[in-house]
Amino acid sequence: MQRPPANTFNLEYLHEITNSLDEISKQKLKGVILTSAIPNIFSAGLDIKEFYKPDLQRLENFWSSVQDVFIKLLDLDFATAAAINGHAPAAGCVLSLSCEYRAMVNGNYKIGLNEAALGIITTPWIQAMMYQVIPMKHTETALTTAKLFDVDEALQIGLIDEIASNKEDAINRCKQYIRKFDKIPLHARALTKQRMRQTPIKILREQRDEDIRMFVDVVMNPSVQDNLKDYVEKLKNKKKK
Ligand SMILES: CCCCCCCC/C=C\CC(=O)SCCNC(=O)CCNC(=O)[C@H](O)C(C)(C)COP(=O)(O)OP(=O)(O)OC[C@H]1O[C@@H](n2cnc3c(N)ncnc32)[C@H](O)[C@@H]1OP(=O)(O)O
Repeated sequence: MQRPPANTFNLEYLHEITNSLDEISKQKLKGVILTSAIPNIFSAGLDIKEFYKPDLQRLENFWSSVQDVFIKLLDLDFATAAAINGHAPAAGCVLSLSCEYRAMVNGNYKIGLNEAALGIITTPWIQAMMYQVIPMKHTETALTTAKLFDVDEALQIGLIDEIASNKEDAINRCKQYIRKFDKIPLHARALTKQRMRQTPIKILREQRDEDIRMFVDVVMNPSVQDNLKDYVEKLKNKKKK
């Protein structure tokens, strides 16, 4: 990913990712590794500008595009791994959760789902993605407290699989993970993976419209817009301090 300054997902970037995923799906790949070209930030999640004082039509398209990306990512036949070379809050964490394996670079980085701190809530398919990786009880506490884990905590709880010393090491660990499947028939591997992930995939496929409606309702709520205003101000003022 290379969308400075923080690899946030806006509508156009989501379209680019969808097109890339469509393109690579046609190729006979062994696996894909997601990482960031931006030092210290894997992804800062959704671009808050998309849902602060939004245009309604664009907001609906935006959420529909988020759904497209995750349906495709969760469903990929080949192995997926994330070399998390920096902060991965919110949708940055969700992106890593869509992969089968996560190696995170050691450093003063945070990963987790902090949506509640912004006054928004996670959708059932995002919740399912998390509780398929870490236990349900930890998921509930993490989501309700908007917990961002440091690297050691993330390993301890199972949110990441390994700690890497740097980006290259993280990518190598991802490659090693992908090589595990060299002798496994692709079809059997893919079907097993898709069955294991059927909860979020099913919710995404069967409740798309309802999910968009809920997202729009939540985001357009005046108190959520107030929270977002404060959050955007806080992000802006960080630099001035
Ligand atoms: C039914 C249910 C409906 C609701 C469902 C909702 C489910 C939503 C799922 C996901 C939601 C999200 O992803 S919301 C986004 C949440 N993201 C965050 O809270 C992260 C915010 N960013 C940070 O904490 C930090 O930027 C960082 C820790 C990631 C990096 O810190 P650092 O100090 O290295 O960098 P800066 O803070 O100076 O940031 C650089 C630059 O990027 C801009 N920025 C950062 N994050 C965002 C963002 N998410 N959106 C837009 N812009 C962002 C930041 O303002 C700086 O910009 P400038 O250089 O112009 O100042």
